[in-house]
Amino acid sequence: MKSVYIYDTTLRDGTQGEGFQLSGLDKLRIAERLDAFGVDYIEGGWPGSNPKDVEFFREAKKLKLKHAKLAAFGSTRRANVKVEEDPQVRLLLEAETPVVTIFGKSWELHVTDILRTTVEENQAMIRETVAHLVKNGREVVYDAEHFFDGYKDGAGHALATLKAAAEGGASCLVLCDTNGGTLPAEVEEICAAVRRHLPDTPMGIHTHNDCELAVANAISAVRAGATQVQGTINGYGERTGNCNLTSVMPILQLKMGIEVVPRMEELRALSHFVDDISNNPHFARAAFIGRTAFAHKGGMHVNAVQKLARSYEHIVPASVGNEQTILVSELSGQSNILLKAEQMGMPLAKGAPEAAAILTKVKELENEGYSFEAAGGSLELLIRRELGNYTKPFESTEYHTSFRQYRDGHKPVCEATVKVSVNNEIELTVAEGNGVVNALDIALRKALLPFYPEIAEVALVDYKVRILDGHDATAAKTRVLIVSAHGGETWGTVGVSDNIIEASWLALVDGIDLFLQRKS
Ligand SMILES: CC(=O)SCCNC(=O)CCNC(=O)[C@H](O)C(C)(C)COP(=O)(O)OP(=O)(O)OC[C@H]1O[C@@H](n2cnc3c(N)ncnc32)[C@H](O)[C@@H]1OP(=O)(O)O
Ligand SMILES: CC(=O)C(=O)O
Repeated sequence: MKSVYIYDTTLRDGTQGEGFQLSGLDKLRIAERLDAFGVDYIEGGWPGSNPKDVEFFREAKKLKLKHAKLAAFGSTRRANVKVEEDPQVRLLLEAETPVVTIFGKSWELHVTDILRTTVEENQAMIRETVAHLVKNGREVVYDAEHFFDGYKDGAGHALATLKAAAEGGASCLVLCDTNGGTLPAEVEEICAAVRRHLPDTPMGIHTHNDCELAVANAISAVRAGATQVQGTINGYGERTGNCNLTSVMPILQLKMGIEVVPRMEELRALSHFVDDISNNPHFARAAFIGRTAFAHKGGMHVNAVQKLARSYEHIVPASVGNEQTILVSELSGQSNILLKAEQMGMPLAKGAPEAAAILTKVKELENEGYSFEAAGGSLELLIRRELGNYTKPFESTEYHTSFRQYRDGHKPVCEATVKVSVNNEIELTVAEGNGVVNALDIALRKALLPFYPEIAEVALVDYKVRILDGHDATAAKTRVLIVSAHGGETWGTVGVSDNIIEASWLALVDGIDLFLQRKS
């Protein structure tokens, strides 16, 4: 028997978050993935809410979940309606899930001002709905909405609602910090009081992140005896989101020694899967699984982690499926450069003059506005040049761009002319594109294609522009970051100039140049 169960509500509370939408098929795919990862409960949605959720539960019956139990979510019966006759409750049973989770009102304010009924009727709604679902063979999880606010406003009333759920036969009483305003010490104290009051029914926790404390609050509840933790992958959810399972699970398992899932090393992949399916960008600075969670930038740190990784890493990155990365920037020391050169297959001895020269160049260029953190391709070119491991594949002699806007409904035209020289052979090409940079990109490839047919497969996949502030009346500069791709490989290059087109050109040329260096 586990001491803490993980209850995932990504498919229900997660979808209450702005910008997080899932199709029925998306939900089925995420449910399968969560099951394979090893969570204990998957809350699939609210069958009474919309046709998509009804359809989801119909299709979910075909899922062959190996471990997780599927839960349908809904509310207690309406006031003054017989539970057998409440259409929402009927739909919860028709979902035919082994688990049904219902939420009820713990805060008297909500009983009188939102439900507009009496405290006695509210308790009857809770007790009767739980009992009806239990009678129909369901494991019933009871979510005590606004429990902490309700408890602080009137502990007697809040506890009486929990007692009603326990009397109805709920398998777990989940205390919800619905508005996300409770602090960890309060959570621990109130959870401990609930354990003393109702020691025979397991307690769970459901927290929201309005004070950036959802994970801390869940941990406090576990310390006070909670045995079920509810949350969502990547913290998606209503307003600022829910308790982030990608943080709370490794904290429980790796820090507190509470085994919650069998394959924690798949956590990062799960997090990316959910982002990708919902078409959301990955949060780079996410704890444990973010791209920067083990990215070392400061020269001192890089020096130390090469000697002993745990000197600046709180866990082994691979234990959550992440990895250490070393960034090169103006804050680097020689250790950063040595490591990069080694990763590129050009190892350098500590103290080598080339390492010092590369470092100086990086610092000078960053002072001019370059940034190599996301431009590993341009950094590689710089290192190759300094180490004499570079052959110029082409000379870009000149380029010209133009943009024509018509007022008669004709689509605007962006045009670029590019002249390059390869082995003293001149190639002049012209191309049109969706924008000036697109036209330049097409014209450059067209010019180089006769000499390097392999560049036909290189694609420009991302283009970012940042205006860098000018100092003391100097002109503002533009930094352009480009990401190129070939096969499964991607690389970033950077260009900086007073002129956005020139900055783009520099980054474009570096992108193709690096590809050809690596091929040669
Ligand atoms: C804390 C939480 O996150 S709970 C989950 C919240 N999630 C959602 O609301 C998403 C899904 N919701 C929906 O699709 C819709 O709101 C539905 C289908 C459930 C209900 O839609 P409608 O019947 O049109 O009602 P509407 O949403 O306007 O209002 C909610 C009603 O439920 C009542 N209600 C709220 N909580 C409860 C409860 N625990 N038990 C019984 N009734 C409740 C409210 O009093 C209100 O009824 P009233 O206006 O007659 O007083
Ligand atoms: C039940 C729920 O989602 C909440 O109280 O936040």
